[in-house]
Amino acid sequence: MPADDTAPMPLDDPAVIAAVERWMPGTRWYPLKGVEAAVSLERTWHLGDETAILLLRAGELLLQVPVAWRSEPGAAPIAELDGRWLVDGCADPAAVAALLDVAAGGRTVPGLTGQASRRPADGAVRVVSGEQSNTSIIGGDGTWIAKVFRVVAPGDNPDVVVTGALTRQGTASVPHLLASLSGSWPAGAAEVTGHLVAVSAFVQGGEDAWALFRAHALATVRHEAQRGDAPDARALGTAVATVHRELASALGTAEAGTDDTARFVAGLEQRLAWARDEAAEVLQPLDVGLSRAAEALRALDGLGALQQIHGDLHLGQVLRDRDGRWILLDFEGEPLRPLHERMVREPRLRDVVGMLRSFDYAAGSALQESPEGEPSAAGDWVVARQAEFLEGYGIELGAVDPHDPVLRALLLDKALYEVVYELRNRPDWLPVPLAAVRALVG
Ligand SMILES: Nc1ncnc2c1ncn2[C@@H]1O[C@H](COP(=O)(O)OP(=O)(O)O)[C@@H](O)[C@H]1O
Ligand SMILES: O=P(O)(O)O[C@H]1O[C@H](CO)[C@@H](O[C@H]2O[C@H](CO)[C@@H](O)[C@H](O)[C@H]2O)[C@H](O)[C@H]1O
Repeated sequence: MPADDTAPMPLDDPAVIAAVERWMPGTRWYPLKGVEAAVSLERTWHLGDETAILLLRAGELLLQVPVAWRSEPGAAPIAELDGRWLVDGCADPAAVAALLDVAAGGRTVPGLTGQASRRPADGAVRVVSGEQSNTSIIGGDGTWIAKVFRVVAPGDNPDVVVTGALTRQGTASVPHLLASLSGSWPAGAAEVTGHLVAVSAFVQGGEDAWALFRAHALATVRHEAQRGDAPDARALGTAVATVHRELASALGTAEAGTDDTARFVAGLEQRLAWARDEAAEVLQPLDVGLSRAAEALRALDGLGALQQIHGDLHLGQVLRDRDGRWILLDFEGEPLRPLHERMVREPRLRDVVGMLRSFDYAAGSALQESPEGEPSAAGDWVVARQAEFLEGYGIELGAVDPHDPVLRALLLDKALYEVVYELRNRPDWLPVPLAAVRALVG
C-alpha cells in the first residue's frame, strides 16, 4: 500500500529525534554541554493533541523533552519539518494543559501516573527564564509553577516526596505541592518508574534572595552610599533552621553510627576524586593541598544527628514573600548527584554550608561585574552575612562552630562540586568556586 503523504510525521520519528538532538545543546538545562553523547529514544508517551513526552537517552543520562506539532513556531520552536513546527512543549499552553490533565487524572496515558490534590487552573503559561537545571512553567494566572525534571531517573524525586511530606505537615516556609506526574519505562526486562513533573503553589510577588543579596554586595564593593541595610541574613538562618526542624519531624532523624560516618567520609572522598578527575585541568595546580585534604577526611568524626535536608541550598533557592518571610524552594538536591543519593540522611551542616558558599558567590559575582570594586569590601561583606546567617540558625537549633572539621570538609566538598558545575555550565563563573577551593586547601 502506498504511504499516506498527508499523515503527520509521528512525534517519535527519527527526524524528530534528530531535530531535538540538534536543539538540546543550546538550551540552558542541557546537562552534557561540550560532551559527545549519542542520543536515542527510550520511550514516548503520547498525550493526545499532537503532544508527546520523549524520554531520550543521552550518554548515561535520561532526558525528558515534551514536544508538540504546531502550525506556528510559537514561543519556543525546535525545528520546521515538512512544513510544520516541532515546538518545545514546555512553552506551549495546549501541551502544558495536556500534562496537567494527566497529572490530575483527567486524561489517561499508558505508562503515566498522576497525583493531585486538585487540577491546577488553566491559563497563560510562561517559562521561567533563568539559571535553571530544569524547566519551570508558571501558569493558572500565576497560581502554580510546574517543574519539568529534565534529567529523569528511576525512583523518587525528593522534590516530590520531600515537598509532599512538608506540605502534609503544613510547613509555612515551603510552597505546597499541588500535583505530580510520574512515568514508567523499560529497563532491561523490568519496568522502572520515576517522577517527571512537580506542580507547586506559586509564591506571588516573591523576590529572589540571590538578586537581593547580590545587589547589596555589588553596591558594597562599589561603595555606593545609598545601598541601605543588607537583606536579613539572620532571619534567613532562622528560616532554614525551622525547615530543618520540620524535615526532622516529618521524615525522622538518626544519630550517626560508625557505618554512617564511614559512608559519609567515603562520599566526600569519592567526590574529591571525581572533581579532580572532571576538573583536572583547573585543579591540578592544587594537587598537594587536595591530597592533604583527602588525608584529613579520614580523621572526621562526630557527625551528630542525620536527617533529610534540602541538599542543594543556595540563595537562588530562596524567595522573600510579600510579607518579608523567607521561603525555601526546590528540594530536588544537587542535579549532578545521582537520584538515589539524594534521599540519604545527612548532617544538617550540608545545607548550612550551601548558604555560606552562596554569600561568597554573591560577592564573587559582584566583583566579576565590577572588577574595579574593592576585594576587601567584598570579603568583609561575606564574613558579615555568614556570621548573621549562623547566628539566626543558632537561635533555632543551637550554635554552629565555623571551625567544625565537618563543616570545613563540607565547604570544600561544595566548592569542588561547584567547580565541576561551572566548568560544565558556566565557565565564566569558574573563578568564584576555584578561589574558594584555593583558600580552603591553601
Ligand atoms: N513556588 C514558587 N513560587 C515562585 N517562584 C518559584 C517557585 N518555585 C520556583 N520558583 C522560581 O523558579 C526558579 C527555579 O526553580 P527551582 O525549583 O529552583 O528549579 P531548578 O531546580 O531547575 O533550579 C526559582 O529560582 C524561583 O525564582
Ligand atoms: O538551582 P539548581 O538546583 O539548578 O542548582 C545548580 O545551579 C546553581 C546555579 O544556578 C548552582 O549554584 C551555584 O551558583 C549560585 C549562583 O548562581 C550560587 O548562589 C550557589 O552558591 C552556587 O553553588 C548549584 O550549585 C547547582 O547545583
